[in-house]
Amino acid sequence: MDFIFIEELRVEARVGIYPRERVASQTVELNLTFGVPDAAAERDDIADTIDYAQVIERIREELSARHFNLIETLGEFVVALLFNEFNAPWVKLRIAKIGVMKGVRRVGVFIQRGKDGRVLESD
Ligand SMILES: Nc1nc2c(c(=O)[nH]1)N=C([C@H](O)[C@@H](O)CO)CN2
Repeated sequence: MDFIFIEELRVEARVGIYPRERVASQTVELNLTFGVPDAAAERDDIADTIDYAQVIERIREELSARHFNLIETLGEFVVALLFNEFNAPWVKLRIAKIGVMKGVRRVGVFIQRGKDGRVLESD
């Protein structure tokens, strides 16, 4: 399996348990890695792989349209999008709020999972 990575993707999202976080969006930062078939490189054809431009567009579109109480729920939503819409076999996602708490640069969630439920180590 090959892996596509997207680093430091900034997306506007409404996420949080406080009323102000329900009405106003905030910037969240995503670091995303997902598996793609090795075969994609053989034919050099975008049709054989997952188009990362489309992934970014769909994440922005979906996150602009809903509110999540928890960063965990937002993370699970993005992972499900990769599995269900793009058929990614494996996903690693780190998603963070930036500067929401005094003395903390980033706080967030990390999810790593195979579509079949298996955890596969990467790096
Ligand atoms: N486990 C979590 N704890 C907290 C979350 C969260 O999403 N998951 N969210 C908040 C607030 O929204 C906070 O980020 C606002 O500053 C607090 N704890």
